[in-house]
Amino acid sequence: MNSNHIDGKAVAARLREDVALTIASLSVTPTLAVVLVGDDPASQVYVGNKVKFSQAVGMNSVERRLPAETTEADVVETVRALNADPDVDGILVQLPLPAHIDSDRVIAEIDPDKDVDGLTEISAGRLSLGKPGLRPCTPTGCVILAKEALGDLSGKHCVIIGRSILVGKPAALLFLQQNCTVTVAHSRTDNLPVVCRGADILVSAVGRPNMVKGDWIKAGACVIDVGINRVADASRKSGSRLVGDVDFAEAEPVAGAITPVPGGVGPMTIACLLRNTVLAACARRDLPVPDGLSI
Ligand SMILES: Nc1nc2c(c(=O)[nH]1)N[C@@H](CN(C=O)c1ccc(C(=O)N[C@@H](CCC(=O)O)C(=O)O)cc1)CN2
Repeated sequence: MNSNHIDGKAVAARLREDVALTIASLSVTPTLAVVLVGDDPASQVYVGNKVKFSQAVGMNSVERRLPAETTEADVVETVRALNADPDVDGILVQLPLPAHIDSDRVIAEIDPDKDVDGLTEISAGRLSLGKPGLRPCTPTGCVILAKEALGDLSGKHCVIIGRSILVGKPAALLFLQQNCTVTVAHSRTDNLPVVCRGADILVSAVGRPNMVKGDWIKAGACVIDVGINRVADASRKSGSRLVGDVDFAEAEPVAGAITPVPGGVGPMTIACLLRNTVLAACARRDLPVPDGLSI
């Protein structure tokens, strides 16, 4: 690994270790409940990893695997039952849900105090008001990786490309909380390369392979690539490979620090989910935020 690569796998492993140490020091064992509807292969892998890692750090895990044809009403009922279960600290519904189910409707049912994905309207409101609450995992991972590279982020100009509810918007608020000056750029932004060149921290969350070119990056900037895009690659046995939104070969020589894909932001998503589950378990019992888990 080059010296300017931010090793998301290693940072995630360290965070999981901190989560495990925290759990060992608590008088309760946090419980994470995972709801998976259908048989999407990628979702099966992600949910398998969530269960595996939650158990590895010493949590209890509860799995609700439902067939693809499950009705929206039955998924809602599953969430309500988990809300009502006092032993469950965190609930996540793996996305995407099958097309016949309205994911907003299902997410709205999650008890905000158990919303370890940070996706409910109440969680979003708490974040935008700067009130305590559970924050979305991937944007939290972006902040942790930027701090890993730069330390204090105060006063840095952070440009975020993408305004999605899952990543772009919460990332903007989280970097603002770190006292960054934040610009949110998107598909209608004029002179996007010029805007990006103003960034000390450039976060790309658009889902377009290799869109961000080397000459969009200020020399020495910290580049956080949230994109996980599968592209054809005839030289691979599988016929494909993963690339980010950032043209890594062009960006790497210019950036001061850069996350690779794979092995950058992706592994942080599950580590931050585990962190959120401990935070939820503590908040539900009026325990303070454990020392090792503050950002
Ligand atoms: N309820 C949720 N659903 C989904 C989320 C989420 O945060 N909550 N995010 C994604 C999927 N996801 C976790 O659920 C996730 C995606 C990617 C990774 C990851 O580690 N990626 C690796 C590459 C993996 C590969 O080889 O395919 C990497 O980037 O290094 C972890 C979790 C959508 N759904």
